[in-house]
Amino acid sequence: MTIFKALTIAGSDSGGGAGIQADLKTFQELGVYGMTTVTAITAQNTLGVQGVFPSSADAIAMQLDSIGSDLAPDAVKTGMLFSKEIIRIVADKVRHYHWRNLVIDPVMVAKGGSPLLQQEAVQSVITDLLPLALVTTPNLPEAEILTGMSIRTLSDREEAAKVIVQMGSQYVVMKGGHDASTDQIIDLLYDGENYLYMENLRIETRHTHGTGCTYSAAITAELAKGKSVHEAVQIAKLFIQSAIEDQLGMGSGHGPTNHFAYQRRQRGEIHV
Ligand SMILES: Nc1ncnc2c1ncn2[C@@H]1O[C@H](COP(=O)(O)OP(=O)(O)O)[C@@H](O)[C@H]1O
Ligand SMILES: Cc1ncc(COP(=O)(O)OP(=O)(O)O)c(N)n1
Repeated sequence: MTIFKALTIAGSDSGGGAGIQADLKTFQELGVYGMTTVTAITAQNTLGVQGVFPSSADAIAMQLDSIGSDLAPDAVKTGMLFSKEIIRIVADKVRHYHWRNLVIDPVMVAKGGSPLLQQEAVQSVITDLLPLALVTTPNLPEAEILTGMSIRTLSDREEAAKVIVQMGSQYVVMKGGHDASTDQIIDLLYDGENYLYMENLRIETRHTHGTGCTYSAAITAELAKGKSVHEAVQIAKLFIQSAIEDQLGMGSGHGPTNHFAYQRRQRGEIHV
């Protein structure tokens, strides 16, 4: 039996809904062996982020070397990277170990508004990381910051996706969850030539903590198994929809999504 391996380079979320914890749960549920490089420890729960403690440059470089020298990942994703220095180390190691199937989730701000990427590091995401990316998965505010565009219409989204591909990412998945003007959520997948729109009805819930991390982790897991980007994104979409719909209802703020839900759905235990 072949077990494929995926690496997440991201921050730890003590509450377990986002970051490294969401990524590992997603990898496991999709049958992929998960590995980690912790870029920061956050003290976090459903009410917000109470503290951010970045890892040292040495700690990050050594984790990446330990993996790179022994456990070649089939796919890699990045989440919270926090600083220019961390981005530079990650980009250097991705190039050094020739890691392919790189998914960049350009995490910038947590739902409660806490910054997870320093403002001065945005340019490093563009210059150091995007040229290495197979897929980049910005939400709408992140796409606006990366491109410097104001994104209001669907044609703005197409234009912004084009700019991100010009920056070097081969594919862009622009997530539409932040468009509060409609109950229809529209994600856009752009491969440099064609646009694929994926639409679904907004699920009414406050328990959406970690949606972006979980979605990009599911894409990464499917890429690790050898799926095409289009196939990986379609499966990831089902994974995140199930995880949002089959609510756990934890905590008194924005609770985590349900990482068990996709497999429960596959087994016919729930119908979401
Ligand atoms: N309330 C919701 N109902 C259904 N799908 C959602 C909901 N919120 C987010 N999603 C989906 O979850 C994924 C992540 O979305 P988004 O909230 O835009 O990104 P992020 O979590 O990075 O801010 C996207 O596929 C989006 O369509
Ligand atoms: C450690 C850590 N990484 C990333 C995030 C952001 O996660 P995201 O999936 O964008 O979900 P929200 O936090 O916006 O709900 C995080 N909070 N913590």
